[in-house]
Amino acid sequence: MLIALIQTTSSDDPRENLARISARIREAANDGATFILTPEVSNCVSMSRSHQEQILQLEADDLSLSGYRALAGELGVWLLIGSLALKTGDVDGRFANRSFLIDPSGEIVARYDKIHMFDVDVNKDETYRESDGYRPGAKAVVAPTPFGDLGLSICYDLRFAYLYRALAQAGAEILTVPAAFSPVTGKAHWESLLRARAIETGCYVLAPAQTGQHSAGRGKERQTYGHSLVISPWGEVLADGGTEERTVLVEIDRSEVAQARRKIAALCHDREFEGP
Ligand SMILES: O=C(O)CNC(=O)[C@H](CS)NC(=O)CCC(=O)C(=O)O
Repeated sequence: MLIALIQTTSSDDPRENLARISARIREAANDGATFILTPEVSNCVSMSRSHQEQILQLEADDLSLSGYRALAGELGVWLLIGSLALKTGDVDGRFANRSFLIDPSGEIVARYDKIHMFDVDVNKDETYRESDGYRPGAKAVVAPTPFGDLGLSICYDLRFAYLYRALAQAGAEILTVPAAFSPVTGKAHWESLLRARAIETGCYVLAPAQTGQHSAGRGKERQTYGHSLVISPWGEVLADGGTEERTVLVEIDRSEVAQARRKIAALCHDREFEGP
């Protein structure tokens, strides 16, 4: 089957992002893709909490979500909306960073809230405190599809191998890692970590990424690394989106998962052991 990763530069305007990404989804469907994935925070890359307060919606009212559901139904494709930033009922007023799997009839068949928060000082100019704005999730999610069971994750989750092992042990054959990676850590770690997750689990890894210079509003700039990647269950890079906005089209084949796991059955070789 043909899949498509939409690599894009989202702004802090959800309407504009919905229009841009929807146009690209239509093109990808036209080209024959039947599973189309978008990056983390597809609806809004913003550095401003007050802007997010103004513009983000609850899931039930969100225009991006209803737009993508209608589009999936119209085009008859599967969509993984890497994530939407959404309002929640969190006591601290924090948002959710939530992935949605939408089926070809437009139904939401899975949702996943990012578990690991990017609270990191990359260097003295580049610091992130994701948990100030977002409420972390606490539930791992595997969703069945006709083309394989999907294990959902988002961005910084990538650094926590135990999550992916748990997803694979629960039956995942395809791991999704939508991202808005930082350029510095992306250059150092992105490809290695994605390949490692594929090799460790014998899963396809699909990683649609935000890229480039985001006009994140209020005079603040945000840059992301790009390089949307598709990794085979054997750990090969099947496609690399580079740094421009583009759509990455790749054929994937579920039988490759079984084949990789036949060669190295590490997923069946876990052992119980005493802690150090
Ligand atoms: O901020 C938002 O609106 C949405 N969230 C993100 O973009 C998050 C937190 S800043 N980005 C990451 O997790 C990058 C991880 C990364 O770069 C690494 O692990 O090295």
